[in-house]
Amino acid sequence: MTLTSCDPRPVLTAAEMRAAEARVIAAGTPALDLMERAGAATVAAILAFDPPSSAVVLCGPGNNGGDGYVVARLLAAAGVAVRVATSGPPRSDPARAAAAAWDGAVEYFDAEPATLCVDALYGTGLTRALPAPEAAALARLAGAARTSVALDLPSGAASDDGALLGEVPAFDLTVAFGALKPAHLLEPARSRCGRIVVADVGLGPLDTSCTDNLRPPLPTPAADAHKYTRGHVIVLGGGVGRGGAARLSAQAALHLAGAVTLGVPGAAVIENAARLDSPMLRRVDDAEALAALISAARPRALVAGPGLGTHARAAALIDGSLASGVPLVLDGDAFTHFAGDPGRLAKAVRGPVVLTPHEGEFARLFGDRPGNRIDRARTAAALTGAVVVLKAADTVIAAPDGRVRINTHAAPWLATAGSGDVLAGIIAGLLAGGRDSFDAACAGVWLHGDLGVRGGPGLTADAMHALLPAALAAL
Ligand SMILES: NC(=O)C1=CN([C@@H]2O[C@H](COP(=O)(O)OP(=O)(O)OC[C@H]3O[C@@H](n4cnc5c(N)ncnc54)[C@H](OP(=O)(O)O)[C@@H]3O)[C@@H](O)[C@H]2O)[C@@H](O)CC1
Ligand SMILES: Nc1ncnc2c1ncn2[C@@H]1O[C@H](COP(=O)(O)OP(=O)(O)O)[C@@H](O)[C@H]1O
Ligand SMILES: [K+]
Repeated sequence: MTLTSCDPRPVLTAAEMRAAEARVIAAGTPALDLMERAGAATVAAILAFDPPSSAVVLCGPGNNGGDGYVVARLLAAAGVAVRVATSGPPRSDPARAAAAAWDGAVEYFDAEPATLCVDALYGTGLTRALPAPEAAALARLAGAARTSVALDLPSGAASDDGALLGEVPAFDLTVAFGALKPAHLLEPARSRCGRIVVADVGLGPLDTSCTDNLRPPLPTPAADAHKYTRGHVIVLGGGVGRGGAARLSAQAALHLAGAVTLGVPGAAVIENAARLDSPMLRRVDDAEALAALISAARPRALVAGPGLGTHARAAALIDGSLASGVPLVLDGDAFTHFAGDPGRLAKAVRGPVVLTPHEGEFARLFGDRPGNRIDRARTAAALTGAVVVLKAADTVIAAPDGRVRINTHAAPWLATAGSGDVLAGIIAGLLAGGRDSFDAACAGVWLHGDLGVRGGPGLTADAMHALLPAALAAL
């Protein structure tokens, strides 16, 4: 059975996978049964994907290799001409049992290619780069095959952080056993997986604190909504000639909120008035002006950072935004304001706050942190009490309570100047609509990714907000 894409799919580390496996084994399921289920699910996935006439299965020394022997036996039973290649005998008991049930020949890594190449060398137990002859054989046989399939993980991909411990071929299909691992969602490993099928091997309920990021439900206004019940967003903009980023945020927010006000310094009012229609414009020169605007407009979300600058006004507005307790998205220049001092930011957090740094901004704010992108985003969220959106091709969203979502619904066309400002506006618009900060961040990242998928080649940040109505209508 495979999980449908409508369910949030748990993402487990290698240690968590081993613990889940140990629990079901302790409860009476033999390890060999799990291996048989993994093998049967793989063969079903292969036959649905591209039925082969011949196959070569590369089996490693551990349980991933054991899965490979099961796949070899079941493919042969389905009428495929199967050969197994290995560098040595299996080393675990279930893998030995699986190998014993394979009654065909076992070759070495100089095996001839086949239509299908199955990589059962290493899975979650990989601890170092593959020996050179194994890596070369895998590259040769996967490269020569019409279809290449990885069992659990492409061999050479580090399960917990998606790093590649050497050259790893790009597979057509990866069958993940029991649950997704970070390597299925984090680059660069994710791009080596091809299509990913999650096979249920009967591990029972799994920890769901980390999952993939799902398509959000459509935020529909109530029938009797008016613009202020839909929520008002205030975006704080910078000085003359620096207003583009804040305008991008404001325009994006307006597709989700009922009203948006852009607050700019006096000198930038004329520039912005000439560039804006539906967003409202107010002069906001200092913290007092911001406090007055907040008390008059009663916004349900603020955006501070995009194009805000790094001078005294910017600092006062960032501090004033945090002090207000209004749900807040901090981006861009806000990270310079707190550079190297996340503790000061943590003390200033009063209400729901979403931080949207890319890797460079993350390092500026939090310094060098150990761990993979999931660990670092989680630590940063716990440290600051804010939701952290660590932006990249594989954006990670972390809540202070430890929940994490990994977003893969995106496209590289999003790597364009101003794209992050659009994201900040989308998240603010969703906050204004009443979502909590983690939900707003997750939904915003998904929607923003959808703009990249829809916009495709040549997408610019200016063009993104206009794609939002179609993206919303398709939810
Ligand atoms: N969890 C579940 O629910 C289920 C899990 N299942 C399967 O189990 C897999 C995990 O199995 P696993 O723990 O035996 O690890 P695996 O990846 O086969 O390799 C470990 C062996 O390789 C060795 N080794 C490592 N790196 C190496 C290198 N570079 N070069 C050479 N050797 C290297 C290592 O030896 P050592 O590091 O001690 O020298 C050890 O002997 C998992 O991915 C999935 O396929 C399914 O059967 C059913 C349900
Ligand atoms: N290769 C990529 N694939 C998918 N999304 C990407 C890729 N590169 C960047 N993005 C997304 O584009 C946005 C870029 O934001 P950011 O770096 O802040 O740009 P800017 O500062 O120009 O607005 C982020 O949301 C990021 O996740
Ligand atoms: K593998």
